Amino acid sequence: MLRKPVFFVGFMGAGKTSVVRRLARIAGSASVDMDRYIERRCERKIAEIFAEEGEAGFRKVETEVLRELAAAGPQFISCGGGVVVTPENREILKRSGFVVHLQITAHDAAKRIRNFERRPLFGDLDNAERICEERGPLYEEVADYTVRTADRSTGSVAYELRSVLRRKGVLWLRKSS
Ligand SMILES: Nc1ncnc2c1ncn2[C@@H]1O[C@H](COP(=O)(O)OP(=O)(O)OP(=O)(O)O)[C@@H](O)[C@H]1O
Ligand SMILES: O=C(O)C1=C[C@@H](O)[C@@H](O)[C@H](O)C1
Ligand SMILES: [Mg+2]
Repeated sequence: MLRKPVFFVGFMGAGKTSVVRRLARIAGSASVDMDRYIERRCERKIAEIFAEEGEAGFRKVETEVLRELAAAGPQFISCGGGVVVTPENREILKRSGFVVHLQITAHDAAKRIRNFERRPLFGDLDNAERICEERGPLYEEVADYTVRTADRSTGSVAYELRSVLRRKGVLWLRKSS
């Protein structure tokens, strides 16, 4: 059982969506992916929201959704890669739960990402490296725990986090699990 919301932040391709899906399964808790939630709410793909309303329009919905999810009770929440760029979002993250930073370099992320549709800001590698560097301190500002995910499987990161969250009293498990 989760005691509070656990938010996952980190650069595009760090593995937030994949790790949260796995962790939710092995910890027996609910999970939600902010990007998918936004797409359902707006009945449009992320790329369409960016094309029609610009980054500012997307960030506005992102903050509304984060506020809503932060108040929705304990679950695992994979955030969009840029959630930390909005100061209000950083405050919500810091006060509402436990925050895990999945860390990766732009170079390693580029090797993994297949679907660039959902990530219109990734751009070319130089651009991604610049954004990744700018955001590094913001991810660290909100993080309660950081894990590097390059050269690791989703499962190994998920099992490490399950034990970290137990140790920190954020996750309670029945003895058999
Ligand atoms: N540990 C891993 N090793 C190799 N590939 C991985 C790993 N974790 C995720 N991937 C792959 O990398 C891609 C990006 O992963 P994922 O969508 O989970 O990242 P994300 O952090 O949610 O990105 P975004 O912020 O853009 O939503 C996916 O194709 C996924 O299958
Ligand atoms: O890093 C970012 O700014 C983004 C990452 C994706 O998860 C999406 O939330 C969107 O493409 C913006
Ligand atoms: Mg994701």
